Amino acid sequence: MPHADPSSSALARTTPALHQVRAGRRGAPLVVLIHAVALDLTYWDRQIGALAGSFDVIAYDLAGHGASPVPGQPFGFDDAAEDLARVLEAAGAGPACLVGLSVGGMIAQTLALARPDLVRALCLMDTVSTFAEAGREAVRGRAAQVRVGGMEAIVVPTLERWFTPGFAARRPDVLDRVAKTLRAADPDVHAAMWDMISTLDVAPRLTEIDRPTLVMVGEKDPTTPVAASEVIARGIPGARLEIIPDASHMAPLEAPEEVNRHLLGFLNGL
Ligand SMILES: O=C(O)CCC(=O)CC(=O)O
Repeated sequence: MPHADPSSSALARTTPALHQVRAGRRGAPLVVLIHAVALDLTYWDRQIGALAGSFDVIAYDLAGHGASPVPGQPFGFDDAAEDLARVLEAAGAGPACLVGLSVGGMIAQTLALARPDLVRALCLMDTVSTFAEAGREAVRGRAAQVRVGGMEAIVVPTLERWFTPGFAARRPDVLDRVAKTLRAADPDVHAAMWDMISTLDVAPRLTEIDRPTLVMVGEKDPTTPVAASEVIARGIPGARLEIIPDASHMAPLEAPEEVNRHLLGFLNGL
């Protein structure tokens, strides 16, 4: 996405009326939570609970997820960033701290580059800024897998990537909930999200992001690994990296206390 004139609406097509919840204190700094692929805003419940005492908190469903309408296709990062811009503008609370998990973090980076006027700070969790060609191929393969086999084809491998075996054994209820959400997801939307993810390449522009940034990653995340977070933390001037011990891709679900501790420390220090 190029640098945009903030008044321009030519960035992309937008999805009307994304579903959102708003909690916390109006007038306090705005924090916007952006969920991972196939999930929805309810997966931020532990973070909303931790943040609502001190912040104005919005969590929204990405287009085609949760209770938000299905977007037109093709749907790219420009579209997702424009959707987020609309959420922020409608909130009328000034620049926000964007907290994005995985694809949510990719969208947050995209918006920070396109509309820095809307962004106060970034917290990027279990995410990446680019892919090597093999990674891009794997991502395109996930889109193809869903198109052929539907959501059922990806449930087990997704759970295996997203959670450590120890957490899976301790909290089968959480995996069951995620499995139900995956099964209920729209396969066309899911495939389109992977197509979108396969195009991500903001790494060459990370140095342009001049907002306070916290990068967090599960120590055992196999898919958006620590090395990818190190690239982001090295690229964004002044960014801080926190590695969440014994957590995988879904660090905010596996280790909510640890994630919230870092998140609150970061936000309270802004
Ligand atoms: O599922 C994975 O392996 C990675 C997920 C990803 O990149 C997108 C997301 O979780 O939002």
